[in-house]
Amino acid sequence: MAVYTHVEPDDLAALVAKYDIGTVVSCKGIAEGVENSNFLLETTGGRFILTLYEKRVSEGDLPFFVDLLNHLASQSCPVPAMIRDRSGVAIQQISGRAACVIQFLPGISLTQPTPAQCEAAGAALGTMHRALEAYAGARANSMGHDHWRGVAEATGDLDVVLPGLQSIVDDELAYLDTHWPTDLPAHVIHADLFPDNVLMLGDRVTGLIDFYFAASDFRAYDLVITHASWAFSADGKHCDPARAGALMRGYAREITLSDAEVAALPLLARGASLRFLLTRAHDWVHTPADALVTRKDPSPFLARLQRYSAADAASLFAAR
Ligand SMILES: Nc1ncnc2c1ncn2[C@@H]1O[C@H](COP(=O)(O)OP(=O)(O)O)[C@@H](O)[C@H]1O
Ligand SMILES: N[C@@H](CCOP(=O)(O)O)C(=O)O
Repeated sequence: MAVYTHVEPDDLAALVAKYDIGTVVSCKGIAEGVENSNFLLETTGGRFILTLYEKRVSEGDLPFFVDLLNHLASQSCPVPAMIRDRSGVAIQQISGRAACVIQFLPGISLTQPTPAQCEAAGAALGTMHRALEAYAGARANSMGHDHWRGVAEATGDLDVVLPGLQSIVDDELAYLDTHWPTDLPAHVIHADLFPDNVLMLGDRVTGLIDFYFAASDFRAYDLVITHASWAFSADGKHCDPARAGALMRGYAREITLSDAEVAALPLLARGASLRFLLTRAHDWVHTPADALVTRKDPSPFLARLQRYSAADAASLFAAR
């Protein structure tokens, strides 16, 4: 469960009183998620998400996220609105944290998506990318390629997490430093479109959520993050050709990748695997013992890194 910070009932009542959403009926911590503290807030006016922003979300970035979600909603992307209070303020303070009241969207996040659901997710990603091509906002990617070495160093001895991991990461960082592309099509991307950040009803995408890693980066990097998180077995050892092919087919309905992007996909996917391997390893070591959060296992992203490094990795990105 991701609840790092607790909310006192009086503070919550005072916060809700700023809005035209009625009065508090209940407020329960949400089991999913790892980054922020999330609560399902029921009021006499309906159901909302209350998010308190924790370590990896800087308060200074919140206006960017509010603007980004407004932009995507205006382009008919299924994203939740950050609700404004009676004074027009969306970013609040509670329990010593910046916080937002967010529109609740219907749908369920999947753990075992089918090929049809992967196709829908790929198409939703492509639609979102089209909506972002001309978006004027920008944010440096604080979890981008330039920052991975820093995450590795902040973790400490990686061999404590998985035996042998330190030298694998050192070699991979050196390889990616030499080969990382510089001139692929870029705009603001989601950068964390895992299945738990997509709400679906059947084969229909009803919500794209959790934009707190959204930043300016290569659109093909966003695609490989989605590929890595939707198309593999839970242990990360097997890429399912049906799911991967469907995801790529859905995306290709909306976006035609350049030859340079297609050629870069395996390398970008190695980077994406390393990024999540490192942040999971960091959290494995540094998550406070009293946090109500389930730490995520780093090892499935080491397995993905190895799969994407194989000589035939380009075949994993064929649209089928
Ligand atoms: N707008 C929303 N509508 C419905 N459920 C949501 C919404 N935002 C978050 N949730 C629920 O809360 C969970 C955690 O939210 P998320 O933003 O992914 O947290 P974190 O940033 O901590 O990873 C999601 O998996 C989903 O179940
Ligand atoms: N998706 C990342 C961690 C970020 O968690 P999220 O719940 O905000 O998506 C991972 O799985 O490592």
